[in-house]
Amino acid sequence: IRPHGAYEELCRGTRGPPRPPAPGLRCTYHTNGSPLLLLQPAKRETLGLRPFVALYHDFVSDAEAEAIKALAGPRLQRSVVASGEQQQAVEYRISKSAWLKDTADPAVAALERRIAAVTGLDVRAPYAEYLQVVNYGLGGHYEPHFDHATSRKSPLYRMNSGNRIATVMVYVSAPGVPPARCGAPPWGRPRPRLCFGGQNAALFWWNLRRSGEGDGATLHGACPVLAGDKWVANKWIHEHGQEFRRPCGTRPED
Ligand SMILES: O=C(O)CCC(=O)C(=O)O
Ligand SMILES: [Fe+2]
Repeated sequence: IRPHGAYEELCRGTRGPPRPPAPGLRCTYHTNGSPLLLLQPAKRETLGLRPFVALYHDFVSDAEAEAIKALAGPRLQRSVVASGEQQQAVEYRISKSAWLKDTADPAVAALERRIAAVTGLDVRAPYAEYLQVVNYGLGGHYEPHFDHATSRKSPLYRMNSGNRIATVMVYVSAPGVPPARCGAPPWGRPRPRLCFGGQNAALFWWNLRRSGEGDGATLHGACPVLAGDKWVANKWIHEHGQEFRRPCGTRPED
């Protein structure tokens, strides 16, 4: 068992959210210069600036969420993680997952178009992985980890498109998880909500700094499911293809 004091306290609700309120954190309608978002801008809440973390509210419709679960359901297999040069099942990630191509269904294609629009990134293969749909049953969890590779030997590099520069994680559903079970209400909010996200929202963050170095502040995990089950969908975007969309920088802190 690897000790993770902060993770366990956050999951138990005995520790508040990691970030205090800060100037520059706000809710805005975000079109990102994209025609796709002109008539229906994304509802973006910035949760952090260093590293940049944003939550897009109402990112998928209920119908899209249901379609994604229905497509993934029959394809679910025990989730694995990169370990050395291999992929293997580990006790610190208990869930099942399935990979969906954008050709699997119009709902997947629509979701990918929206991800491309809000992030401004190229999410076509091989610049991003297929959509990974994850299902956690009772007790399912994912202990603190990085999404990016921390070793050059990682199987993540087999796509030959670099490391995972960013993550978009859609909260497809987390029914039966009362907010109280997810810890204290976050800062600055009159109403309680699910720990991070909430049904149909999407969380975005950069895993890598502009220098290409992994950002240690992106350590994150999924608390054990206490009631019902939980579904998320991950879109991992790689470095290649983003050279002009997120140019690299020379300051190590960026
Ligand atoms: O399910 C979650 O809330 C987090 C999932 C995650 O971090 C991952 O799949 O890499
Ligand atoms: Fe993750």
